[in-house]
Amino acid sequence: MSIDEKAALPTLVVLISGNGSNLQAIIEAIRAGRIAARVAAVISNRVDAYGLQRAADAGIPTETLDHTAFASREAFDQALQERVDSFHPDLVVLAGFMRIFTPGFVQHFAGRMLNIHPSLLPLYKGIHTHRRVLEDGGNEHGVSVHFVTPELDGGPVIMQAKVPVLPSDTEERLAQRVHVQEHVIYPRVVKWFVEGRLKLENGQALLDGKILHQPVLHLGS
Ligand SMILES: Nc1nc2c(c(=O)[nH]1)N[C@@H](CN(C=O)c1ccc(C(=O)N[C@@H](CCC(=O)O)C(=O)O)cc1)CN2
Ligand SMILES: NCC(=O)N[C@@H]1O[C@H](COP(=O)([O-])[O-])[C@@H](O)[C@H]1O
Repeated sequence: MSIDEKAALPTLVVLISGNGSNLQAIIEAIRAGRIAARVAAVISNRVDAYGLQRAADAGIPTETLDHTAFASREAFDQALQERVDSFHPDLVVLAGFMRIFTPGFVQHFAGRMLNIHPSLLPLYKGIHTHRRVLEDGGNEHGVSVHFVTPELDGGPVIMQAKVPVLPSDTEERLAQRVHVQEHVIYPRVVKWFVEGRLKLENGQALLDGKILHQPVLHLGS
């Protein structure tokens, strides 16, 4: 692909805070030709995020914006918004980004910001979802991909995948089982968006012009 052809592709900016396995899944889906897009930058709020190394290994520009260096959540969000805007993204992909955004940031990227959340929303919004499911003795868990709205983890859910909770599960084993499903469904939803099939309209997710009254449920391994 020529430089001009690559530059004409839909542009993603990926925000991370940690390991970056979902970032890696998207990088590999692009490399395999399953997603016709380019990752213009990976931005982390944590300097020790291994996802930064994954991006660098893939030749993707990286930036770090330490939220603790800002006097307020609003100030951090404004600085992050300016950095993200500098890459002119068609889509902002949250891939384990662990900061709650202020309404102004969310509104600025309304309809072009996705998040992956490790639960079957609306169950278990927030953090430590695997631990909470285990503490509750749940027998089913999973992952949701949704549009980001001001309400934390409250945006329209696009796709979900379920996993069983086993009696022998630890937080780590359950998280690993969820990760496997994450790495399948997130690239698929990103692909839908960059192909123009997925939109947010009037607070609802539309796929191929039809309102998703229920999330698409991914079945299979
Ligand atoms: N306004 C919104 N902001 C964010 C959303 C959203 O839907 N609306 N999704 C989250 C992602 N997320 C879960 O999927 C999430 C991220 C962070 C937190 C949280 O409690 N963060 C704390 C710090 C926690 C930590 O540093 O470990 C905080 O920001 O004070 C909950 C859920 C991204 N943002
Ligand atoms: N509330 C947001 C949240 O908890 N997101 C979760 O963070 C992990 C990031 O893993 P990764 O860094 O390996 O992609 C993923 O499991 C993702 O669902």
